[in-house]
Amino acid sequence: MLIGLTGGIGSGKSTVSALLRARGVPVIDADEIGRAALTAGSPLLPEVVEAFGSHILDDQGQLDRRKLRAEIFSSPTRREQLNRLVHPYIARQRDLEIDRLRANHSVLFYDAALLLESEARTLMDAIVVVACEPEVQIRRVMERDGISRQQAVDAINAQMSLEGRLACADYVIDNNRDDMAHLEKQVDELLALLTQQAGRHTPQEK
Ligand SMILES: CC(C)(COP(=O)(O)OP(=O)(O)OC[C@H]1O[C@@H](n2cnc3c(N)ncnc32)[C@H](O)[C@@H]1O)[C@@H](O)C(=O)NCCC(=O)NCCS
Ligand SMILES: Nc1ncnc2c1ncn2[C@@H]1O[C@H](COP(=O)(O)OP(=O)(O)OP(=O)(O)O)[C@@H](O)[C@H]1O
Repeated sequence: MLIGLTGGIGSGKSTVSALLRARGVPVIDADEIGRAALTAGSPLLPEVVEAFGSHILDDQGQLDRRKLRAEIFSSPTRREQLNRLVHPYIARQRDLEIDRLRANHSVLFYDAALLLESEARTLMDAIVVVACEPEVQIRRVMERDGISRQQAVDAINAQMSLEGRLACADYVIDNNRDDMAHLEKQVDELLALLTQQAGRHTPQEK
């Protein structure tokens, strides 16, 4: 089973992914693939620099991720421009990783904030939404990334609403509380259900 894991920025997808991985369940991460796509030396970086300008590079020629992030969250046109350049690469890598992992795992996850807005949605056997109220997202993203409230709000507004996501969910993980034990319990319950559905046991942590 290929399970889509999604949720708004700062909702806790990576935190849930870490809990899944600690339980031996593989997670393909769209953000990780996106980061690899724009490292110095990658063929995509020059295309992004051509589209956005060399001011998005730092003194060492690396992508200044904070700068590019500020640009795409304050301009839908800029965001679509970046998506057009990077999303085909993410999709190709995702499909390669799915093929590689499927051979040995009965349950695997694909973690992507934009899952429900993309074609990837049709590949998933089920959708898990990490649900978090916007105020909690804003607080967590401001703390994690050291950005202003307005930047956090802009990022949330660039994505599907919580209501929109919940309407697509087969399973919801509530991550409004700052309570890791509560989150772990939900992850364990989800895995028990999926393992049962897959008809086989997931690999145990080594
Ligand atoms: C703009 C970039 C350089 C900012 O990098 P940064 O290290 O600050 O953030 P990171 O990549 O960890 O993303 C953090 C979160 O921002 C949100 N986000 C990122 N890109 C987008 C986007 N194009 N549209 C909406 N939300 C986005 C997601 O919730 C994501 O989980 C980077 O996010 C990027 O290259 N984005 C384009 C690729 C993409 O769409 N990635 C998300 C795949 S789901
Ligand atoms: N249950 C929780 N209790 C306390 N802190 C949490 C909890 N869940 C997440 N956090 C914290 O909130 C922040 C956002 O979580 P995380 O990075 O997992 O979100 P995300 O959905 O992966 O974000 P993004 O869309 O930006 O990739 C992190 O600093 C994380 O440590």
